Amino acid sequence: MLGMRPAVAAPLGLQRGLLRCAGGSRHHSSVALLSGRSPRTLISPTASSSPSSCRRRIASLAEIDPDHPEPRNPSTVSIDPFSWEDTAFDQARRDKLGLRGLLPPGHQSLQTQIERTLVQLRSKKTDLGKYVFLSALRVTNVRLFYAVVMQNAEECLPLIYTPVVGEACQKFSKIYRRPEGLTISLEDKGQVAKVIDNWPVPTGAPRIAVLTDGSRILGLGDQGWDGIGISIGKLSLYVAAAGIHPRATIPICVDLGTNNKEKLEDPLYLGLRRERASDAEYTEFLDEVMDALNTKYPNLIVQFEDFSTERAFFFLERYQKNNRVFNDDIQGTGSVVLGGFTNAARVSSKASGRPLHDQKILFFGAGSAGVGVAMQLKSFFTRQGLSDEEAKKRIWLCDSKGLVTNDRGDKLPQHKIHFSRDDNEGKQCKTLIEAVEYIKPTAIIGLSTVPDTFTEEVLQRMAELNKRPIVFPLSNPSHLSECNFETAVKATKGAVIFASGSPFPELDYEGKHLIPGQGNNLYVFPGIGLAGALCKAGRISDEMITESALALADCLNDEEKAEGRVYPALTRMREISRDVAVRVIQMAIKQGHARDGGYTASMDEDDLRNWVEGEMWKPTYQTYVA
Ligand SMILES: NC(=O)C1=CN([C@@H]2O[C@H](COP(=O)(O)OP(=O)(O)OC[C@H]3O[C@@H](n4cnc5c(N)ncnc54)[C@H](OP(=O)(O)O)[C@@H]3O)[C@@H](O)[C@H]2O)C=CC1
Ligand SMILES: CC(=O)C(=O)O
Ligand SMILES: [Mg+2]
Repeated sequence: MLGMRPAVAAPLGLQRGLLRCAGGSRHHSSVALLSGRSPRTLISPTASSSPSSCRRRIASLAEIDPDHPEPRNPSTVSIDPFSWEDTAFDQARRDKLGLRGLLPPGHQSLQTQIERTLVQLRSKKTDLGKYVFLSALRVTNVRLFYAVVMQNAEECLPLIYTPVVGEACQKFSKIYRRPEGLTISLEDKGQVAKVIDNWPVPTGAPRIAVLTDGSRILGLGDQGWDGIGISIGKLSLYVAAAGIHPRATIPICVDLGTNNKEKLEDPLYLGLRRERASDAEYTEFLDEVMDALNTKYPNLIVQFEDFSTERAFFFLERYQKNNRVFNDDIQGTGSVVLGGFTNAARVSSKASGRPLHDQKILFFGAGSAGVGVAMQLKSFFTRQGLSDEEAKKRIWLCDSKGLVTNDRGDKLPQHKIHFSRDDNEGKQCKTLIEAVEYIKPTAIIGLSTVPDTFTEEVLQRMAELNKRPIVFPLSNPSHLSECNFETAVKATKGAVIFASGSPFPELDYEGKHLIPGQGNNLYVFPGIGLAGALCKAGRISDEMITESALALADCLNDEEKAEGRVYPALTRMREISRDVAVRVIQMAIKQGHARDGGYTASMDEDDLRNWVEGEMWKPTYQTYVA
């Protein structure tokens, strides 16, 4: 199994929140470290909150010999949340753990616990309330949390990931309950290695980190330290979708300040209270972070997430060749859109009777995601036999100033130059509808963060131009989507081939049941990371990323095709991540990037698939190890 077996009472509170603990001096170091207080002055969260009773509690705890176990009661039982089974512990294990009498007499299965959890979850009135509830479960009973999420993916993914994680990041300091993840702040400069040493999981164990600087969280802009919620959310998907052991994950926020004035003025804000560092400071600091991570965890895969545009490109290029990194927004999004577009193009081409390569794609948004996707989609055309130059000409970019052209009169940033047009014959399209009229695209892809810009007019025109127009409004979260599913269906009279970044509800339209796609990198990053971790990839190459897209496209089964889907059902997320991982490992072996690929190289695809599946962690009980 990837990672390691969970141990009871390992000092893991820091990672997944065991902060209520009693007994066992091993706990004290992490608790004291976090609270900044002597462990002997810890107050049970359930102790009466009246000042005098608090004082009594402190006084009595302060008298306890640190080498003696502290008093136990049901709310301060010290069990690692990775191993906690709660009412499912049978009597023998209750006795072994000293839990007799501390749990209700009823023994209940994991399944019954899941049902109770769903009742509690559904009783919460707001999505943010549900997010907070699920977060609390994740840090107290890891296995139950993942069992709930995996069995109820369609209900839970939007709560722990987009769209709700967006609101959670905006309010992260306000909803803060206890520390989770690793923060490396500019104040740690020069001693980053020491900070990483504090991560309470042994060297070699962590396999995947998601690292953000919080500077562009979804389409919500600079969230500073509060952006750590996105690292936590993405890693929850690594566990749920790809079976990475929860203890093998590290959510990281590098805090280099924020330019979000509201946060800086908010007394509850928990990040550094300073403006973002300069480019030079950033680079020096990130170099130190990457060095320290590599030294401590030589097999760690680092996924960069939600960096602002220029820095996203800069740091990917800086570390890509010599580190095990990939950028989810540039490369993961590129892959997921290539996968979905490949299936969408087959449908649209069948309807139009035109060859598969006869697609023209208009991007609305030319940032890290837009250009990352455009790079991947170019490979769609070269695979159809077009030259690199011909493939490039199938793609147009629009940004906030209009169509990206060489004669527009502004200095283009580096990442836009490749796709900037020189064949526009002086035509400058300042609006999307003008661009649609001029280009007559078969597909429009929104990665602009600007909601409702795929207007009825744009959508109707797309339907006039194409029997089956491809419309992918991919900005997150939902309220920033360039259009919603219902608008797209009605404006195109049901002809649209649709995928959005965040989920929209299914729809009945003129006697047909229509299912929107979710074109979100969640379909691929778990499989890419799993592959990298399993074969101990020395690097994550562009070809490995492209292979993940092709594997995703191939995951779509006949039933899903018949339902009109371009992405497979998320209820199959484990299967999808497994199949993506298999293909990425095969590519890593082929390219010589798999450092542990010797044994897998001799396996045929079925063996490899079985092996990958066997390596996936599953949230079941009865795994308690004394
Ligand atoms: N579905 C998915 O899996 C993913 C979705 N996303 C989403 O994509 C969005 C963009 O992310 P990212 O590329 O990283 O962000 P960036 O900030 O890098 O890019 C945003 C782009 O949108 C352009 N833009 C802004 N306003 C307008 C406008 N009025 N008209 C046209 N273009 C405009 C910007 O133009 P200019 O360059 O001129 O400033 C820029 O090119 C986010 O909402 C994010 O959540 C991102 C990754 C994955
Ligand atoms: C999905 C994602 O990575 C984003 O919206 O940034
Ligand atoms: Mg992202």
